[in-house]
Amino acid sequence: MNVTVTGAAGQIGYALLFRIASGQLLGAQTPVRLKLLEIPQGVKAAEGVALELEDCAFPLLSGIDIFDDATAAFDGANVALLVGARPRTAGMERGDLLSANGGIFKPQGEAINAGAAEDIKVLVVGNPANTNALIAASHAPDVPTSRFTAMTRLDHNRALTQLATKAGASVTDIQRLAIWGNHSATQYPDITHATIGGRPATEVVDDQAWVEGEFIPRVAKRGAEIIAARGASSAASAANAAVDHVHSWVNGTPEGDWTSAAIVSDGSYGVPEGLISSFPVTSSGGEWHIVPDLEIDEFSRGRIDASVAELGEERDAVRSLGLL
Ligand SMILES: NC(=O)c1ccc[n+]([C@@H]2O[C@H](COP(=O)([O-])OP(=O)(O)OC[C@H]3O[C@@H](n4cnc5c(N)ncnc54)[C@H](O)[C@@H]3O)[C@@H](O)[C@H]2O)c1
Ligand SMILES: O=C(O)C[C@H](O)C(=O)O
Repeated sequence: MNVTVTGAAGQIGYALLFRIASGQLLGAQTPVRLKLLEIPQGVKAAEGVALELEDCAFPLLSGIDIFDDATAAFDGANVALLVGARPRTAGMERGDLLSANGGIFKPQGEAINAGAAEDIKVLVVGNPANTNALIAASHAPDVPTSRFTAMTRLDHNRALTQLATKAGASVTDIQRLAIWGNHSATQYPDITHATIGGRPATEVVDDQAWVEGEFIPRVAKRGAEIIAARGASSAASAANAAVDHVHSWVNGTPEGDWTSAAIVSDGSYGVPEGLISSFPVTSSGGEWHIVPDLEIDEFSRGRIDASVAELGEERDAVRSLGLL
């Protein structure tokens, strides 16, 4: 399998590539060829990472190619992890960020359209991830939009640990947690359908003030908390979530449970069709499915609508920049 990773010389790339090469992404039976994409200034560092990958003598790693050209990097790709993005810097407005990233994700979408394998699966990690995925998908008209996803698995994993800690339970006791909306501070981590050890999480926790005042903001702003503590944004946990996302996509989700991923909306739950929004999802046969028929209470409705409204604004902004 050809796995293309963009931003390969960055900090997430450094945490991600070794896990892919060791077989944790696609399984212990699947040899992997890595195709690394960097900007020209990043190529030398990517070559250094490739030297280290060689030094691991991973039995499943069948080769490494390094590119500064998107068309070549995505040629034949079965899985594409779009990590490289333009980070927000001081004084940069949201519009500037969207415009700079449009300059990255438009040509990458075109390159995926031109040469990726029939079964291509794309995960966008680089922020703003949902809207970057939308831009890439809209420039790949021959690839089903369902193959373009954005990462909210890190938010999901963050929520699992916060809830488990509050309940004095293990993360493995928790099922049916969900992240809705944008991978941003407006996201809605939802415990209303979750169970802990088979009991409703809302009953086990029985503390709505904690849910609203601590749990939701802690999960939604965890990225900023990591940046403040580490002096750099999350990297190993982001790489871990990317591995989890693709692993679930390829291998399916366990019976009776679901996970969270940002996928194209079919209009479910009032999320406008075409937006790439996080939903509770299951995976089977290499396809994501939005969990149907969940009851959405009034509090959840307001939170979902707010995050989805932000996604709509981002879409309108990139549309007005001519990026869709
Ligand atoms: N969705 C999530 O949950 C999540 C979590 C953590 C980080 N992120 C985002 O992931 C992105 C990467 O984070 P990082 O810490 O690795 O950043 P980083 O700055 O360490 O690395 C990014 C790399 O991308 C490269 N790059 C830039 N433009 C490129 C292009 N057009 N093609 C190929 N490579 C390119 C850069 O040269 C750099 O090496 C950021 O946008 C970050 O905000 C998302
Ligand atoms: O929050 C950020 O800016 C980085 C990343 O998206 C994260 O969630 O850790």
